[in-house]
Amino acid sequence: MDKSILFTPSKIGPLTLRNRTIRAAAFESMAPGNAPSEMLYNYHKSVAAGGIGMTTLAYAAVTQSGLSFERQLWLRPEIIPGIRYITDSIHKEGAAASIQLGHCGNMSHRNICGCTPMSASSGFNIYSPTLVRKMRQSEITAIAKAYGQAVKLAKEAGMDAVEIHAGHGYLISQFLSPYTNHRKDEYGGSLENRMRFMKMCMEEVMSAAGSDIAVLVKMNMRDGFKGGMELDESLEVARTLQNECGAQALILSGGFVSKAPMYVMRGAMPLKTLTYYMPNGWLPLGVKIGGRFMIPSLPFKEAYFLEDALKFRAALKLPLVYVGGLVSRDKIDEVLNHGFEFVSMARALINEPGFVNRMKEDEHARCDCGHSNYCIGRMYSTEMACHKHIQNLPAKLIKEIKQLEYK
Ligand SMILES: Cc1cc2nc3c(=O)[nH]c(=O)nc-3n(C[C@H](O)[C@H](O)[C@H](O)COP(=O)(O)O)c2cc1C
Repeated sequence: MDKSILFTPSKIGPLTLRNRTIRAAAFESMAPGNAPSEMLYNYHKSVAAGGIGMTTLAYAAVTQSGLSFERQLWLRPEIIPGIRYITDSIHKEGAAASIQLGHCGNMSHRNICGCTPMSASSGFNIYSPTLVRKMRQSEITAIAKAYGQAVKLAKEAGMDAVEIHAGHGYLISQFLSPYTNHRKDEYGGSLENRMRFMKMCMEEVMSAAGSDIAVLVKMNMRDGFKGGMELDESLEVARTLQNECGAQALILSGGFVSKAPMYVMRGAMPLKTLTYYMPNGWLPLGVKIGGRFMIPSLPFKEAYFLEDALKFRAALKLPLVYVGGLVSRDKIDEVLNHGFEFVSMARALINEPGFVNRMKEDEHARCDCGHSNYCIGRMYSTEMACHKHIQNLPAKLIKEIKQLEYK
């Protein structure tokens, strides 16, 4: 067997991580008023103390119009001291700190972002549900600049890295995907045109980053449905990010929240959990009736993105971060032996914030996440948590978890 590199340091741009592990951006729902909280502080401190190389504060919107949920960060000057408090505590534990920056485009709602959601093209997003309007040239330029502004704020907040969200059907991905981009101008049509907005954002990001902060990009290998981005185009996007945009690492993911949400995480959406935590109204009823059709399940297996990710490894030189279905040290070592520089985990670290330290002690450590996806079902309305940490769960939710767990 190859010698494990898991606990060896490695670099992303100007940054050296103490080991090969990254806590994936996974929406904590711990930012009431779109500002950091004690809960957010405690969670990331616990992951840092648990041995992670770098922890990522999940999705922070670069403008108010880019917010997709209440309780989500909106990066603006008045919250920088609060974020600084979190980065300082992460550093004290010996880990690095990153923040995911994005704009959700068509995945918002007037109640959340205070405007009609906008995207590459106009339309209707049934998942919000909301009417969506096409972005004007001036808005495209302004949002690209907002990415640069957000990177400057992330630096002020003491972040070691930023992660640009270019996947999962968020705004950059809405421009990239032929499913959501029907523009007839220089931002639509050919792949070159569909990449234009991403390149504009990256230009602002890299100029704001300078040589002080590392820049990672999370992107889709496939959108996960017919008519979306496939490997051939995504490989071209990855090459462009590497060769023209200056990205220092890519995180290889997939899926489209408004069309193929479970492609990102696999397994089933726990619909009883989802409706249980939703506020009363017509939405839970809609989910009960249509949820099974709108959010189809996909089987889970360990390292479910590995086959696709290997094609990117073969085509690219820059550091690559593998994400998707890692729960055991054995699989993590296998992924690293394939030439990925880093591994990233979300659910394993929701289940067990100290999983990285445990892997140090036990070469065959495996976390106890059963992928019932309870953590996903509840995050829409209350703070992220694994069911294993919740006391007195109602019997119907316990039953659903048992039905959906894959082992
Ligand atoms: C509760 C939860 C919230 C998530 N929120 C985000 C997010 O804000 N941004 C993002 O890029 N991915 C998000 N994801 C996806 C994860 O980053 C990751 O790509 C996915 O869960 C697969 O990794 P895993 O198998 O280690 O969980 C989320 C996942 C979970 C479980």
